[in-house]
Order: sequence, then C-alpha cells, then structure tokens
Amino acid sequence: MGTEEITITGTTEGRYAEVLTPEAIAFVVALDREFGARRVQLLDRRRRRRTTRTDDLDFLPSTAHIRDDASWTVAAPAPDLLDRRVEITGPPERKMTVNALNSGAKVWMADFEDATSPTWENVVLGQLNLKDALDGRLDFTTPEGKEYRVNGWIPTIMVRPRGWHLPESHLRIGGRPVSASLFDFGLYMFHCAQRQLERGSGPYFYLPKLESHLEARLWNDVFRFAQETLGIERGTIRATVLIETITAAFEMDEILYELREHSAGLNAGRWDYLFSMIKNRPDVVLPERSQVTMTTPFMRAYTELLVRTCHRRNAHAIGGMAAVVPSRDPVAAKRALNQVRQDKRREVGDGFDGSWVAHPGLVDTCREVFDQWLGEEPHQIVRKRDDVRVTATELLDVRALGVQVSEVALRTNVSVALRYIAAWLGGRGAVALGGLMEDAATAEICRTQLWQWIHSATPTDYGVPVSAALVGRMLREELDVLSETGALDEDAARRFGQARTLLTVLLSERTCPEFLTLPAYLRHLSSAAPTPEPTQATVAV
Ligand SMILES: CC(=O)SCCNC(=O)CCNC(=O)[C@H](O)C(C)(C)COP(=O)(O)OP(=O)(O)OC[C@H]1O[C@@H](n2cnc3c(N)ncnc32)[C@H](O)[C@@H]1OP(=O)(O)O
Ligand SMILES: O=CC(=O)O
Ligand SMILES: [Mg+2]
Repeated sequence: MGTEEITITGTTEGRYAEVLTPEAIAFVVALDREFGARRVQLLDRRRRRRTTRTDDLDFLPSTAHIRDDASWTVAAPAPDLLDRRVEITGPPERKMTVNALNSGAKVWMADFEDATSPTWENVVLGQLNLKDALDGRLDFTTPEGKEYRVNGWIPTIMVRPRGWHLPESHLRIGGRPVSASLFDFGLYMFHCAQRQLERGSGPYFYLPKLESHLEARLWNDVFRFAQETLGIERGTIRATVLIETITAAFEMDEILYELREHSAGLNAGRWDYLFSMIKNRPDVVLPERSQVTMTTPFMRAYTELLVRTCHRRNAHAIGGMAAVVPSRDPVAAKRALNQVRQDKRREVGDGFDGSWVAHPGLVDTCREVFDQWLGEEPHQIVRKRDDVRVTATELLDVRALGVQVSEVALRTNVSVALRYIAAWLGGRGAVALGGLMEDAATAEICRTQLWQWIHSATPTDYGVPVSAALVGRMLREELDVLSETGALDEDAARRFGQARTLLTVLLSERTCPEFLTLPAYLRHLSSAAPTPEPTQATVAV
C-alpha cells in the first residue's frame, strides 16, 4: 500500500495546477486507497443483484427493524439548507456558474453527473470555477464584451459528484483509474470545504444513482474519513440522496438511516428513475416518454413514498426536474412556464419542500408556487403524510401501459439519443432540443427505450414492428438531414459518426447495457487529448 505510482494523464499546467496540487491529489488518492475496493465490490453486487434476481423486487426483510423503528430521525438541517424551495441545477461551466449564482434560487446544484460531459477540462475547470466562486474571482468578460459578474447574495452550493459506476481515467494509482465519485468529491472537499465553512456555509452534496443502502453506507464512511483527515467536525457534511433507481426506492428509509448524521433528505430524480425502471423491467414495454407522466400510478407511488419517508424522519423531500426550458418564442415560453407551474403545484401539494429547475428563467415560477403554499414557513416537514401507504406492487405497477409506438416517438428517441451523444462527446452534458432539457438521464431513457422496443419488436402505428434495421434507417436519415442542411462541420460530423456507431452497438447488445456514459467515456473521453496538449505527470504522494 502506498507505493504504487500515481500518474496523471491530462494537462496539469496553468490554472489546472491550482486544482491539481500535490496535496489535493494526495487526498483523492487516500480516499481511493481507503474506499476503492469497497466501491468495486458494491458495483459487483449491483451486477449480481440484477443478473441473479428471480423474484420481483420487494422491501428488504433484513432491514425491517430500521423501517419499523419510528424513533430515529436525521440530523437537523444546516441553517442554509432549511429553506430549499427552489433549486437550480447545471454544470459548473464558468458562464453558467455566474448565471446560476445570480439566478435568485435558494440552492445551486453544481452538477458533475447528468449535466456534465466528464472531459478532463470540464471536471478540473469545474472545480476551479467552484473555488473561484468562493474566492470572489469568477468575474469575466467575453471576447464580445459581455460582462459576467456575481451579484452580492449567492445561493447555497451543493455539488453532485459523478456516480459510483464511473472511473476517472486521467488519475491512476498503479495503472488503475480512481473512482470519479471520489475524484469529484475529494477535490471539492479539499479546496472548498474550509472556504464554505468560513463563509458560514458548509460542504454539501447531492449523491446520484445509488442502488442500495450499502452504497449510502460507503458514502457515509467516506464523509467520516474526509472530515477526520481534513480536521473538520464530524457531521458537518450534508448530503441529499437522489432516489433515482428502482432498487433504491425500496430502501429509502435505510438510505436515510445510513447517512443520518449527514443527511439532507432525498430528491425524486424522476428521469433516471424512469431509465432504471426500463432497464430493470425489460419485459414490460413502456410507451414514449411524454406519456409516462408523474401522475402515472407507479411514478406517483414513488414520489408519495418519498415524501412520507422523508417527513417521518424530519428530512427534506425535494422534487424533480420539469425538463422544459423557456423558448424565445413567447407562445412556447408561456406553455413551458405553465407546464412547470403545474408540475410544481403537484409537488408542493403532495408535500415536497422544494424543487428543481433547469434554467434561470424558471426560478420565479417555481418560487411563486412554493411561496404561495409555504408562506413564511421554510418547509412543510410537519406534514407527515401518514395517509400514504405504498406497496411493492404499486411501485412496480407498470403493467397497465401496454403500447404501440408512433413514428414520431420513434424518430424523437433516435434524434435525441444521437444528438445528445454527439454533444456529450463534444463536451456538452446538457442541451436544449425541441424545447426540452436533455441530459444524461433523459438521453438514457431514449436509448433504453429504443433498445426495449427493438428487442420486443413493439408494434408501431404504421404497421411494422420496431427493429434494428428500422432504427438504423432512421439514424441514417437523421444524419442525412443534418449534413444536407450544412449543420455539421468536420468536427461535428466526426462526433455524429462516433455517436451513431456507439448507439448502434448499444442497441445491438443482447442485454440492455447498464449505462451509455460508461462505454462512451472509456472509448472517447478517457484518453481524449485535452487542450492544451496532454502531459504525463508523475506525482509524488
Ligand atoms: C435529469 C437531471 O438530472 S436534471 C439536472 C441536470 N441537468 C441540468 O442541470 C441541465 C441544466 N440546464 C442547462 O444546462 C441549460 O438550461 C440547457 C443546456 C438545457 C439550455 O441552455 P441554453 O441553450 O444556454 O439556454 P438559453 O439560451 O435559454 O440560456 C439563456 C441564458 O441562461 C443561462 N442558463 C441556462 N440554463 C442555465 C442553468 N441551468 N444554470 C445557469 N445558467 C443557465 C445560459 O447560460 C444563457 O446565459 P447567457 O444569456 O448569459 O448567454
Ligand atoms: O438527476 C435527476 C434525474 O431526474 O435523473
Ligand atoms: Mg439523475
């Protein structure tokens, strides 16, 4: 232990060096040495659980005592996480960081997961932007002369590290890539925890894509270790876990329990949840995205259970993303605001304490809805929702949705998956397509639906079943339209070509591939030449 060579492949020069200091790298390496093996075991457990399951999912008998025990609660909220009525999310790209900090939201979630394409540049400079924001050094002027300045008050910052499934291949210990979660978490803790504490806030996190309470336990142990190593009082870190996998929905109480000394509640990560549902129930074909709304019984069961579980443990329940973005066309913009308003009204009525928006233009709408309901109260945790009773059958009830796929739906999934992957390969992890916010979670839905429709030969509304050949033809047509209209320069054409190949491979697998971001990262980003030219640095730690 401790003698393997530490290598960084990727630029470490210029302002990168302010993030990649030997001490910061040593901290990430220490985290990975301590917890890397457990992460690998848990990923293995995920695989075994998925491939060996014969019965339907259910609440765990072994943890019934935790669910039945009414006496425990999570830690009291940190003062600046008491009122979370509107949270904006987005990648910590420099301009968007300024805009998010000026958005007027209560919380900004700086996202290294669904909204970020994990190029070396994005993940390291994202950390730099966070550090600069806390040092008051974020202001800049574009070459066109537009000034970006952070106004006085800024939202509470929460950081979402990448999920347990992803490696960070640019930092290796003895040739083995470190965990991307520990890389993102470790760099932020190292550089920003103390800075946050000095301004009266703290190191706060969102934890994505957990599949079990054992993964929450791992995070809790990571938190303890980090606090102890950095000399920060135990219980300072706060973390909100996204419930966005079907297996985690059965372990909400257990996840809160594992993290209770650091917990800041749960969030309903609806898009990944839908993705997880499609992956875990390949036999049950879901209709197109727009038809599976939050009032669909199995989605409603999940959010109702989430609110009840959180409030019973004095924890915040945070709502999800209405994935529309305001358009420049006034009619479409009004429609988008109405859609967001309706979504937030449902959430606040159900008991959520706050919710997410994807765009600064939606902050006011979300706040108005919550203001109207909450008034001066910071949250509604007193509403215990004892009326809610949700069974395993209700969580899994996707039977009633038997389908026929329309040509429009099929083409939309093809187009969104292709365009999103191409954008991601070019370094953009979130894009607006057809008035909708598309990120890794929504693109995964498109991609897994295509897989599911092909593999179950789902009937279409124009008489032929969905097949690989049909999807292949649509992919070609989509690319033809793009090149005929001159939309693709040489670089974009290359990325679209890579996206098409990747998508074709993913759709032809016999079992539905776990994630698109993992093979995409390993094929295209992990050794991609960063700008400026890569250096091979060996760091002494
Ligand atoms: C399923 C989930 O996990 S949801 C959470 C993860 N996903 C996200 O966080 C997505 C966040 N949203 C975004 O990334 C963006 O809104 C996009 C990509 C969808 C659309 O962005 P754009 O195409 O730039 O939209 P638009 O042109 O309307 O933006 C107007 C301005 O608002 C800014 N802006 C838009 N969204 C955001 C945001 N979320 N945070 C900060 N600034 C934003 C833009 O940078 C732009 O700034 P400028 O006027 O200074 O140039
Ligand atoms: O992360 C959020 C989601 O909906 O997925
Ligand atoms: Mg998600």
